[in-house]
Formats: sequence, C-alpha cells, structure tokens
Amino acid sequence: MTESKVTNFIIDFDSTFTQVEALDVLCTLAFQDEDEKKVALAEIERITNLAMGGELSFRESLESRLKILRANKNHIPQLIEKLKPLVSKSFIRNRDFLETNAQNVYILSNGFKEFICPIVKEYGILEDHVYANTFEYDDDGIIIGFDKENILSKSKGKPALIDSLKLEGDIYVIGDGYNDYEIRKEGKANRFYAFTENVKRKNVMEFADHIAPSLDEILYHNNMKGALSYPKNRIKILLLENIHSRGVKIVENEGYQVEVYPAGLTEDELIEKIKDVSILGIRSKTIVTKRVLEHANRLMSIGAFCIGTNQIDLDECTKRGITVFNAPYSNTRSVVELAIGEMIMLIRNLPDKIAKMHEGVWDKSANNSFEIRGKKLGIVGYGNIGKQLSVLAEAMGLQVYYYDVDEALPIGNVTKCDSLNEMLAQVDIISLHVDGRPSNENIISKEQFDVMKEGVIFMNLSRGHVVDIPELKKAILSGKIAGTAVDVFPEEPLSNKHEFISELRGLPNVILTPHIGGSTLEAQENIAEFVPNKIISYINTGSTTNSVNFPDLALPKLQNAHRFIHIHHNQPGIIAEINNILAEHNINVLGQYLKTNETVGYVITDIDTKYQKDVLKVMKKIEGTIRFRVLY
Ligand SMILES: NC(=O)c1ccc[n+]([C@@H]2O[C@H](COP(=O)([O-])OP(=O)(O)OC[C@H]3O[C@@H](n4cnc5c(N)ncnc54)[C@H](O)[C@@H]3O)[C@@H](O)[C@H]2O)c1
Ligand SMILES: O=C(O)CC[C@@H](O)C(=O)O
Repeated sequence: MTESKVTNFIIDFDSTFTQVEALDVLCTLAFQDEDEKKVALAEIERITNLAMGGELSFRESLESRLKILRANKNHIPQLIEKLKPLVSKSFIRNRDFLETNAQNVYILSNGFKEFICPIVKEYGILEDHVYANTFEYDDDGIIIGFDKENILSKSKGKPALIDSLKLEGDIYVIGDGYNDYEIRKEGKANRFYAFTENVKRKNVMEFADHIAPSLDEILYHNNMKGALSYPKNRIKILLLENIHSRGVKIVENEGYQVEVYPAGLTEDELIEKIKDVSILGIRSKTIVTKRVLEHANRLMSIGAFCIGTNQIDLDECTKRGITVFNAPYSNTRSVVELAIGEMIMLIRNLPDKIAKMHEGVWDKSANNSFEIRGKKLGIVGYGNIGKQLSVLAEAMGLQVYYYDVDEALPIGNVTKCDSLNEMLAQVDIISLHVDGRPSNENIISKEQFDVMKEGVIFMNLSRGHVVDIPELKKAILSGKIAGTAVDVFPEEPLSNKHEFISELRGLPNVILTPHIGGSTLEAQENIAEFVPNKIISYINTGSTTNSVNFPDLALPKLQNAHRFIHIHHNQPGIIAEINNILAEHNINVLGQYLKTNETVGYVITDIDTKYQKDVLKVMKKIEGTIRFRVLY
C-alpha cells in the first residue's frame, strides 16, 4: 500500500476566508454617527494596511484598532451575521473540499475567535483547528483589549504557533498578508499561496510561491478535486476596441483574467497577443484571420461585440472548434435612428448649410430642401435593421420599397422588389443594410449608380466594402447624388489616433461619420451585457444558443453529473464510437444531446459522477476529435 502524503492547509481569515477585514465591519456597527464612522474606518484601514504590509508590528496595530473601535459584546452577534454572506466566493464554492479535508484544514488568524468560529464552523472546520485571539471586555461589555498571553497577539505569532502545532506532512499557507508569508519566511511552511481574490498586496505577492486568485486555483495547482473543473482565473480574456465597462465588469466578476485594450490590433500584433488567450472580445476593427487562428492554441470562443462578424474567419473558427457569438439586436435601433436623422439632414441640404454657417455665410433659402414625407425610400437588405427602418420610415410618411437576396416577408405596406436595379430606379432615398459577406463587395457600383434617379439621397450604414467608392465620388460630383451619408468604409483607422483617409472627404452635401451607427451608450451597454453572458454560458454549460457558427444547443444546468463536451469533424460513426467507449467503461449516461452542422458535430453527454478517469484520454483520441472538455 502506498502512503498518501498529508498536506495541511493553514488559512488566514480576514480578507482570505472572508472578503473583508472583520474589524472594519465591526467599526461600521460600533459607530452610529456617519462622520465619526468614516473617520474611524479610514484610520482602521490605514493601520490594517500598515500591519498587512509589514510596516507596523501586529500587536501595535491591534491595540490601536481596538482603541478606535469602542465596540461592545452586543455587536459580536451582529458582526457574525454581517460576515456570513461575505465569505469569499471560492470558499463558498469549495465547501465540500473544506468539509472533506477538515482534519487537515486550520484557520490561523490574528483576528478573534468570537466571530471566526461560528463562521468557519459552517464549512466543516473543526473548532479546535481555529487559532486566533480572544477579546477582553470591561464590566459594561466594552471591548478593551485582547488576551496578551495568546501567542497570536505577538509579533511573528503565526510562525511560532505553527511551530508549536508540530504538524505532520506538508504545510501550505493561504493568506493575503505579510504575516501569513512570515510563516514561510521563518521556514515553518513548505509553500505560501498569496490569496488575491479580495485584495492584492504587491509586497506580499512578490514573496509568494504561487499567486492564487481563488481557492479553486490552489486546489487545481495541487491536483485536488475542487468545485470547478478548471479555475476561472486560468481563463484569459482579451477585450479589444474599447468594449463598454459593463462587459469588462461581467467577465471580471466571473473570475476570468481580463486584459483590456482600447483600440483594434493589427494581424501581427494579434498573433503575438493571442497565444495564451482563451476568449477574445472584438468589435468591427480587428480582423481575425486564418493566420491569427493558427496561433490561437487556447482560443475557445470569440465574442463580436457588434452585429457584423465578417471580420472573423468563421469557417476556420468552426474547423478549430472555436465558437463565435455576436449581439444581433442590441444596436439595431441606434442605426435606424441615425439613418432617419441623416436622411432628413441630407434632403434639406443641411451638411452644406451648417458648414456655411460656421464660415459666417447666411444662406436662407428653400432651394433643394424637401420633406421626407411622401418620398420613396429604398432599403437594400431587409434584415433586422432594414425591417426596423421600414417601420419607422412608414410611420413618418415615406413609401418604403425593399430588395433582399433572401425571401423576406414585407412588414406593413412596404413594397418588395424583385431586383436591385428595379428598386434603385424608382426611389428617392436609398439606404444600404446588407450584411458583410465577401460576395457583397461593390454591389453598388457604376451600373447601380447609373440606374438611380437624378438627385437621389444615398446612405450606407452597413459595411464599407459594399460600395465602390471611386464610383460613388463620381456620382456625387456629377450631381446624380444630391446627398450622401457614409458611416462605414473599406479602410477604417485602427484607433482614434490614426488619420481617416478617404476620397470622400470634402465633397458637397456629404455626411461622413466614424462607424458610429451602433455607437450609443444604450447599445454599447446592451451589447456588453449580451455577448459576455453568451460566452460565460458556453464556458460553464456548453450551451451554444445564438452562436454564429456552431450548431445551436441550449443545455440544462449541470446537476450531480459530469458533462463531456465533444466537438468533432462532421463525419459518420463518431457518436457510435463515443457511446461504445462509454459502454466499455461502464458509464451511466444521464442525458445526451447532439447537433451537427456542415463542418462539426457537437455532442454533449451528461454522466454519473463516478467513473474511471482513464476514459478521458480515450475520448480525446477518437479520430476526428477537434476538442474535448469535461465540466462539473
Ligand atoms: N454602422 C454601424 O455601426 C452598424 C451597426 C450595426 C450593424 N451594422 C451593419 O448593418 C448591416 C445589417 O445589419 P442587420 O442586423 O440588419 O443584418 P441582418 O443579417 O439581419 O440583415 C442583412 C440582410 O441583408 C440581406 N442581404 C445580404 N446581401 C444582400 C444583397 N447583396 N442584396 C440584398 N440583400 C442582401 C440578407 O439576406 C439579410 O436579410 C450589417 O452589415 C451590419 O454589420 C452596422
Ligand atoms: O461597433 C462596432 O465596431 C461595429 C458596429 C456595427 O458595424 C456592427 O456590426 O454592429
């Protein structure tokens, strides 16, 4: 029989087991007056940080803090109730681990047993494994000090206490403070994990054997079974192009390692960055090419924080088992509002009138100024935006015509056209809302401009490459087009610092906008909520609902089961092989879900939690496997 090696975990309480410093919370209870509370809190925090950073002896800090506090016995039960929901998230998640390993888990704190014991007890931690100080009270129950004989009330108390315990096996310390590191420094522990889930102290992290943003990370690092199959902090997410802070918050709260960059990246820059990235978030500027994907060994998912996904090589993503999500509806209204505003501006000749006013020219006249009411609007691309525009335009008295390559049922009284040219020939205002598929390059070129009516208003808020720009310029200069609004361009600057170069600059009655059709705060916030939630759901459950390139599978929450997620090339026989392997390993299947598209098969199998782990290797080796992962 092989002897199992014992590992003892020595866990700090304040800001490690719980998210907060208990004495700070006690302070908020002890002071009724808000101003007094503020001053006291700031002072207590200052002293705590000095001690945690190793700049003040622990005893001095404790004495000063208790003096400021003036708390009493009656505050302790209230404090316990306040602290209970503030246990660190990863400790709450890993209650099973703490309970199962109670014999080797110790709390070692310079805090006080009176509030620590009732809290950690709920996580299976044994009362005689809690080492901490105790309060001293006066006759009125006011806290006046602490037991000065307790080794933990003294400087370097933690290493001395560990020494006195004479524990067998390895000693791993988990804490956020310098005094936790001191145990390792004094040679009384084999390893020190700087715990950063709640606070990050530079001068503690620099001494750590390992920085642990969660308890999950520590368990994973030690090959121990925790609540998560993979610690979230190991999942790196790169968010480019100034994604709204709401989205950044959501992924940070999920525990991912997040890097944010305000602009797009060039192909080479992205290749450099993508190597250790598991999730990439972009908007319309960053082009995700096959070459980029060849360097993206860890990439699981891409979030397009917009509608268009033409900037991503979707086929290559699918072949590599990378899911892509977008926000198909969040900014549609913003685009429609801009289109309505611009058609009014253009038909009234406002861009030129406004420019003249800024030059001091008062040009009051009705010449070439019209209402949009009663005019014919032609919409190219009757999708989500095109349809919404048609509804608003009709409500404003326009007669709406549309042309779409796909069968699209008309809404309201709009007129469907059978060909693009047929529509272009009869309308007064043209608005493009097609998607960015490569075959849409220059769908509006000389031939199309030629069939348009004289003095037409022309707008493109879809994608830059769909319009032949030199031909557009000719049509503007010839007077064929009376007003133009362009929001999207074949070449767009990578960031706000780069110059916008276009031959459309300086032309008459032309509105040029920097691809802001969807750039309203409402839209950006909606997108920043929608996309991360889709990705998180994919990572946590395997659900691919609304994915742009993957078979659509909405999966139930995982309960008392492990989930095998198998992505493979769509070829015959794989599902049979998966099931043969499961049968050979005597695995009890609780549920199975399968969907395929032309490129990949996506099979989810929920199984009983007890199984021989060697099946994992066998599953990965099935011929045609692209990716395999397990969730629990
Ligand atoms: N300017 C911006 O900031 C901004 C904001 C959001 C969306 N967009 C762009 O607007 C466009 C439309 O968005 P959506 O959400 O309505 O997309 P959508 O996919 O819902 O609709 C596009 C429609 O265009 C049709 N279509 C494609 N090619 C066509 C062609 N050659 N001729 C006629 N019809 C064609 C499709 O069949 C579809 O019905 C997309 O290109 C999107 O990227 C731009
Ligand atoms: O915000 C962006 O960069 C892109 C907006 C728009 O083109 C979209 O596709 O949604």
